[in-house]
Amino acid sequence: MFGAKTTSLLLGKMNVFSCFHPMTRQLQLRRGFRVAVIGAAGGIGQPLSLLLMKDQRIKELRLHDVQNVKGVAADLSHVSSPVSVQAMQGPDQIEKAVECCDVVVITAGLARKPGMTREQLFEVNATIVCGAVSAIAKKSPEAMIVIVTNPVNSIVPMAAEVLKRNNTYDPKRLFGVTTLDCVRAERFIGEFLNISPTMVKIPVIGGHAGTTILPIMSQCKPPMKAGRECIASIIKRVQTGGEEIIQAKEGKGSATLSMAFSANRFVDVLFRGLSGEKTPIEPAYVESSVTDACFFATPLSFGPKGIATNHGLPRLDKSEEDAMKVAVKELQRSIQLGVDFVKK
Ligand SMILES: NC(=O)C1=CN([C@@H]2O[C@H](COP(=O)(O)OP(=O)(O)OC[C@H]3O[C@@H](n4cnc5c(N)ncnc54)[C@H](O)[C@@H]3O)[C@@H](O)[C@H]2O)C=CC1
Ligand SMILES: O=C([O-])CC(=O)C(=O)O
Repeated sequence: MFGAKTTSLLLGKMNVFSCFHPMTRQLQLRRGFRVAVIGAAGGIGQPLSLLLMKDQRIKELRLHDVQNVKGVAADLSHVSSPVSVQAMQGPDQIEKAVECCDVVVITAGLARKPGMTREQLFEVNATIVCGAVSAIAKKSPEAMIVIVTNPVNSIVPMAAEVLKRNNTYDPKRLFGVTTLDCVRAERFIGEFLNISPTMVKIPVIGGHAGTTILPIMSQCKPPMKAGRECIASIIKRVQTGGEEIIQAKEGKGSATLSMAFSANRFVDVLFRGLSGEKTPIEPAYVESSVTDACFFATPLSFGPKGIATNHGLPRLDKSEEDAMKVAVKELQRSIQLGVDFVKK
């Protein structure tokens, strides 16, 4: 339909094209995203980077880690994908890695060993994420910041404080990833109902640790027609999904592949929003006035500036309301931990 020169000119102009322009479907995709993965040589960072290599909306994928990142980037640079991949290693290169990025995904930091709580990772991981977020504030103040590093419940409020101190905080662009809780709920419910997990829609709200993870079973579609005990056991399995994987891995890390799948799903939704497409609804842990916890995950939709709509709380039954009260208390404590870290 077009000559090669015309097509490349059109693709170069994609940022100003309406994504609904009646051209070819290929031209409806906004291209040219710059994405950085911080912690790219790790258990999540590697498979996430591989999944991102398949996304032709990405122009440049920057991989940053404090170790082994050159080999990971070299390996990915043999994949037949048009995405350009670059390795950046060590604290000296973090600013270069995040400079002018559309999206920065932070997976850097320690993972749990058997018997540990997520909160026990806080001191070490807060220091690591603080460094990355300071670099983003300086070099990429418009970027969407996607935090995977645990404990999400405290690390995200901590990151918000760092951004505030740098006068670059925009609550619409800072996300703690809770998609893995949704993915698990869809899978476990799908197994129970004997349907594909892709058919299951279930809001999972709250935070990302234990009883702060609230799968709202009363709003599940299709409806969960099951006894109370059965519903309680699925809720429990979602809340303890992290521990299930840690035990199965016998001391060799926590969830990585399912987390990479989940972070990839979240980044996909962000790209759609950035491109001006109507996005699927996806919860994330964000600044919130929906409850008394000032960070809380609720279903969101996305736009060119990050969060477009916070859909707030789904309808809750009595037991879900009670569980939410417990979660809010726990979240308030975790949020304070994050805020105090920066004050110190
Ligand atoms: N939000 C969620 O649902 C989930 C979060 N996680 C969390 O994600 C984090 C990463 O997990 P894994 O990839 O399994 O750990 P990992 O130990 O395999 O990888 C972490 C990577 O971070 C790198 N790193 C450490 N300090 C760094 C720094 N200052 N700058 C750049 N890179 C640095 C390490 O070299 C390593 O390659 C953990 O905190 C884990 O608890 C894990 C699963 C689910
Ligand atoms: O449990 C962990 O430490 C990792 C994680 O957050 C999860 O798998 O949900």
